[in-house]
Amino acid sequence: MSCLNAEQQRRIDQQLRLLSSVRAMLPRGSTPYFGHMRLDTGMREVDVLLASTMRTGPAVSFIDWQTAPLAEVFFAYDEGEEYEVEVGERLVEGRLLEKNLLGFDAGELVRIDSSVGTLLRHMETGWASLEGSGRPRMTPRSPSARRPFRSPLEVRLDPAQQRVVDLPEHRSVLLLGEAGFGKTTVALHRLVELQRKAGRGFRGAVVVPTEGLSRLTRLMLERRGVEGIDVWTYEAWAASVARPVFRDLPARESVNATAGIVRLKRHPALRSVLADYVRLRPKPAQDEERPTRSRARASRVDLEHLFGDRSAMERVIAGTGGALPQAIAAEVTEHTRIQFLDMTEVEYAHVRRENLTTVDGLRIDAGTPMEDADSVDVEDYAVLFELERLRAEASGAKPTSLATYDCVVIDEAQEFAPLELALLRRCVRPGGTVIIAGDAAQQVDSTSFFPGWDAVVAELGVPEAERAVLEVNYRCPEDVTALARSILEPGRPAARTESAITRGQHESPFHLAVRLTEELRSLQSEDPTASLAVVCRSPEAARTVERALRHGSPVRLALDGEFEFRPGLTVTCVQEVKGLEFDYVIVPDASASTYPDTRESRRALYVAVTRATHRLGLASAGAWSPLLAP
Ligand SMILES: Nc1ncnc2c1ncn2[C@@H]1O[C@H](COP(=O)(O)OP(=O)(O)OP(=O)(O)O)[C@@H](O)[C@H]1O
Repeated sequence: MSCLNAEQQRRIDQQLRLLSSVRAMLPRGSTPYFGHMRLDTGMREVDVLLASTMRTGPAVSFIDWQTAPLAEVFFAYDEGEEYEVEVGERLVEGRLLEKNLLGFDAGELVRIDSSVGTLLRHMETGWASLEGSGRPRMTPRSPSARRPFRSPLEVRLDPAQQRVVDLPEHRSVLLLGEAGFGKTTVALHRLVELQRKAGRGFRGAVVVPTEGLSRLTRLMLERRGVEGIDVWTYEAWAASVARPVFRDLPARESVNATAGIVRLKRHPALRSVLADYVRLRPKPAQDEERPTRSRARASRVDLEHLFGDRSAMERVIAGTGGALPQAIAAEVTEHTRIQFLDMTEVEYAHVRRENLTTVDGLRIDAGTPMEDADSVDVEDYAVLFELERLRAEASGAKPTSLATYDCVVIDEAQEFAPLELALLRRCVRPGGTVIIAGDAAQQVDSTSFFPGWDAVVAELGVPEAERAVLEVNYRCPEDVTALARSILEPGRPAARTESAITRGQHESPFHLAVRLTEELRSLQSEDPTASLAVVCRSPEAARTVERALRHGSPVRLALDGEFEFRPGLTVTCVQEVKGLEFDYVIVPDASASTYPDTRESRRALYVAVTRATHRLGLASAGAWSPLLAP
């Protein structure tokens, strides 16, 4: 701590004067506002306080830092710079004279961070200046560690990895190991090697649960010049095989199925209800008004009979042993009812066309409960194929052949439901093989139920698959791996020194957003070829963080797999980043409320932190998550 210079003293006096002038306007609270800007608007100088609500006083305005366009000035400009901000239709210009990030304790000003340093008020000794900011910052990686993106197909495998690639061609393989231990890498090397050995006519595929990982896999294969291997998300693959078989399916997939509905349709307890249903209805159900000429052993109308039957749904729920609440039965039947209604445009087809157009050009049902009229759920594809298989079996016939591939890699296999695995099994040609890669600790899809690896290989029809557990960490710095393990296993200590990890606890979400913006800007200027990801717990949190950060630097939001795998900053969420990696990873919501001590939280935080190849930043605007206790 050191003495104050004249400018520092002026800032303190100014802030105290401002505080006393607005005190009467403030609600009682420990943090009345978070920041201050003095702006030269061209006509006069004004003080603007950044708070969580808007309020205007005679000499000063309070703006909501999350919604007010003017808040951008605080994030995006330095003192002395001319600013330009769009406010509605207008362009507002001026000069940022001063900005101060403020800290309060029980309503009293105790900290000012600004271009003239960090000023702290000590209750006994008064104000003093702190050397540095007193906050740890992420250090950029060294220039020698900066390498452009490399496809895992370009790395040289270690002997244990190579042994898996060299297993006899007819063996299926189950590849296990912690995050970043090379499961995807080995799976792809083996697939490419099998393709090379088999020569022309070989058909291979990779099936993954997320769009982001499918894009990355495609990129990795392209980088190596590998051709002739299909890369699918499970959903796209299932639709591609279902539509030619079940001709009566509507073109649209639903958008409003709740997590409960999806969980029920993916739950193993559905199986016995499907078997009962087929016993009662050995022939596919028909729409009496619009009979189809489809020869498939299951029809869309089966879905209506099955999922529209409240007592059948209650039986599924009873079979889940308490995993699903009773209320889901009504949700499923109501959702099914809507799916079998006509879209408003079809129902009112007799009305003049122009009367059925909306101002915004969207469908009439968009955003209403009717939005899912005439739609199918992605989960229905596996259900239909299971009905079809059961009926074929009951009549001594063979189910429709889907066998296309000589080898299929199923990556992040812990995320697939048993019925989906059983369907995937059908795409493997007789004599073909499966390469399964997964890590049960990374199971983060809350709508799925991981049945254990024995059940996975059984569903895929390869109980004899060779198990290989990879044991060398290639992705994360050692202290990140130690932290990741301690997150999964309560009581296990993290590393004693954390050179690749930075922890920052902040007074408020505003302070966090400001410091994160500063940190990301300086990292991007010091290490411009790096990939940076801010990984939030939920898509909603990612949207909020992206809104705050985009004031300060260019940022991409990736919530539907739209990763670009190039340098720059991406804001995303845990569900999206399975299988991906970034040079710098920041978890901005590592708080007790976001990551409480539950199994789901442990797995989600484990996935988030293990995406980092060089540096990990943990930030919280409240109490730390108990999973991160030092
Ligand atoms: N033998 C190796 N030499 C150098 N780098 C390797 C080697 N094996 C894997 N890697 C690298 O390690 C990183 C992690 O590999 P990979 O993505 O295959 O791990 P994973 O086990 O599938 O991870 P996750 O569980 O997160 O999906 C990648 O950058 C990959 O290129």
